[in-house]
Amino acid sequence: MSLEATLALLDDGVEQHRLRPLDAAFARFLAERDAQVEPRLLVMAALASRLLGDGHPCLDLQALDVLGAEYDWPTAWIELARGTPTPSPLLAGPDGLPAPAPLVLDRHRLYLRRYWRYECNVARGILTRLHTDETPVEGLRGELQRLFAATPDDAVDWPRVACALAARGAFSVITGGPGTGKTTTVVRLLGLLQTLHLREQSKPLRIRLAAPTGKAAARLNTSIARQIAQLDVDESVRAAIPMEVETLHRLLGARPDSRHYAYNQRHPLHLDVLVVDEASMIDLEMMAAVLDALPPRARLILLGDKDQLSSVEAGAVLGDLGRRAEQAHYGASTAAWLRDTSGDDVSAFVRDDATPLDQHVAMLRDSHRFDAASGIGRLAAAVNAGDARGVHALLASRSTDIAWLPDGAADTPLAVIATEGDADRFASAPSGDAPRGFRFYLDRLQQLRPLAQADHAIYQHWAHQVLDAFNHFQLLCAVRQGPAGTEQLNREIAAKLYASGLIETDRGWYEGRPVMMTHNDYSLGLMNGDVGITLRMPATDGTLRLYAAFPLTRGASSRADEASEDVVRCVLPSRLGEVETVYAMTVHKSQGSEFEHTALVLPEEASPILTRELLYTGITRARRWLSLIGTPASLEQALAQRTRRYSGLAERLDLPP
Ligand SMILES: Nc1ncnc2c1ncn2[C@@H]1O[C@H](COP(=O)(O)OP(=O)(O)OP(=O)(O)O)[C@@H](O)[C@H]1O
Repeated sequence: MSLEATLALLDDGVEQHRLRPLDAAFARFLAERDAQVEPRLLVMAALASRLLGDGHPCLDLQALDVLGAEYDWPTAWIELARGTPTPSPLLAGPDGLPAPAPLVLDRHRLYLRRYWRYECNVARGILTRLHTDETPVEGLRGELQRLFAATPDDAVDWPRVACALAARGAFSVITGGPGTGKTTTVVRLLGLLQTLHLREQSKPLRIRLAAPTGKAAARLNTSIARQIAQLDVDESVRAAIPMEVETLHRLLGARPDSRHYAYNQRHPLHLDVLVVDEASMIDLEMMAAVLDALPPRARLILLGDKDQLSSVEAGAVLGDLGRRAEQAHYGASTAAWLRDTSGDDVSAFVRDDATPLDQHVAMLRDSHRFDAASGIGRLAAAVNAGDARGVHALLASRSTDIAWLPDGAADTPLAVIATEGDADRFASAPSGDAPRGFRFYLDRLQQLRPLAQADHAIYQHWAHQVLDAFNHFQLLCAVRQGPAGTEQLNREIAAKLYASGLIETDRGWYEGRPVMMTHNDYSLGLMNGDVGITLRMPATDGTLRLYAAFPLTRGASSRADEASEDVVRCVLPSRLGEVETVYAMTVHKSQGSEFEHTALVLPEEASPILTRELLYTGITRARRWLSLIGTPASLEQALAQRTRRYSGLAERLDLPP
């Protein structure tokens, strides 16, 4: 097939919405660079570009048929893309040569060069740390005994195992579902590392804490502060554990309109230990930047839930790293070391095919947030296991923390849930405490409103209280479009709140309007996904004006016009640019947040977005009450459909296929 015919075929693909205009344009760009290029390579490149749009860092040529079926690619494309491409100046080999070639074929994976480089750098950064000398840490055993209560001989205390393994190596992954004690464990670990270090050295370890988003950083900030206060260590040690959690962007010194960071290999971060929470949200590019900026001897500790949705951008780093966490795959020597050091018997988790990475991964298994009776906890576990029968049994039984509305979004009293919380649908708990809807924060907004002449600090406090109250409830959707999508539900809910007299209008900017940033604005210090509430606050001349009030994260950038005790950042709507109303948000955007009451709405029509990971992530955003709005068919679909990201990272880290 001629080049022109191939490009025309790809253009057809754009018209049929199988490719994005960008994908066909990329193929055309390649054809312009090399008139001799094989049609095969052009098709492969367009497909790799298309997959990148869905978060796959590469096109796995061994998976062409599976991908073709999944994406409904024409047979002609698959046939054209089959086989090994012949050498071309546009195509580098696994050594990356020739250097400027925009495509790289590494084993059976075709990459756009940038993503190949990220993947190689991430693998190299991790492998180097896996093979850093694991010096036996003096005193580790004694500290573990002091920090963790004794357990029966054959019991495994997973937080203790995680702590021991993370203290031993320069790289570790601590994964676990919601409330399994990741934060508690890492605070103990930091106490332990700092205690041991201060015994030998006069200067404490330089520890930094970070999270991918402002919301996740703020949440960790709160829980870290609580945990440090409870930690049983010397005051000097306690004082040497940081309480401030930064966003990764801020930690790395992000620059506006640039992919480059102030901290990198040439200007590494000044730290000895870096802890990153909500690591499931870190994409390949960000992970490469983190590893690039880490000094060679610094420890990296990743915390997160491997079963959550992967990052929106390319890669599934935590998913790849934690792929074997369930079975642990410890080697005999790790098991012997643990028995000796932490006293834990992990012999049931020893496997012959143990890899170096496996020895650095620990999974926490017991949720302290959800007890054995908790419907949400059991539902999350059943969803994770793909246990459809268990899911239906749980949903069919009346529960204090789950309400199921099986009729789907179309004819459910969604507006009632959103406004009032719909407590009657839950079996009442002994405490009498009940789920609430949006009326809660809108009532608080009015009831707690300061007097017009009140000073700045009182307005700040009020805005903070309203934001807190807003966080009680969130409506989550799998999709943006359609009757169960965020766009329509946001309109419907605003109309309902207006009809109920809770907001003054449902158009434009109005008091009470919750908004979400849809881009990073470095000058405002606001990041994509940050949520604020529109409030009447005093301007510098004392008049009340509408501002969007965003919670201030310690560790986010501060501005000259803000007092150091400010807890809220107020921005004039005219300065904000693009934002979305956010009564309803997508599950993707809700990662890193939790709400007392979450209502999760599933679409009735089949969607590739509706997966098990999405359902699990949505359910686990609920701390105490979950309203699940979805038909049995949509639940079945979500349970049966897995997200899979094609990537070469696991293989580069020597994990078996
Ligand atoms: N071993 C334990 N025994 C009893 N309670 C615990 C234990 N570990 C943690 N907790 C409690 O369980 C709750 C959740 O712990 P933590 O915040 O450490 O979990 P997490 O995995 O970080 O949660 P999240 O899903 O919110 O990130 C906290 O209230 C904590 O005090």
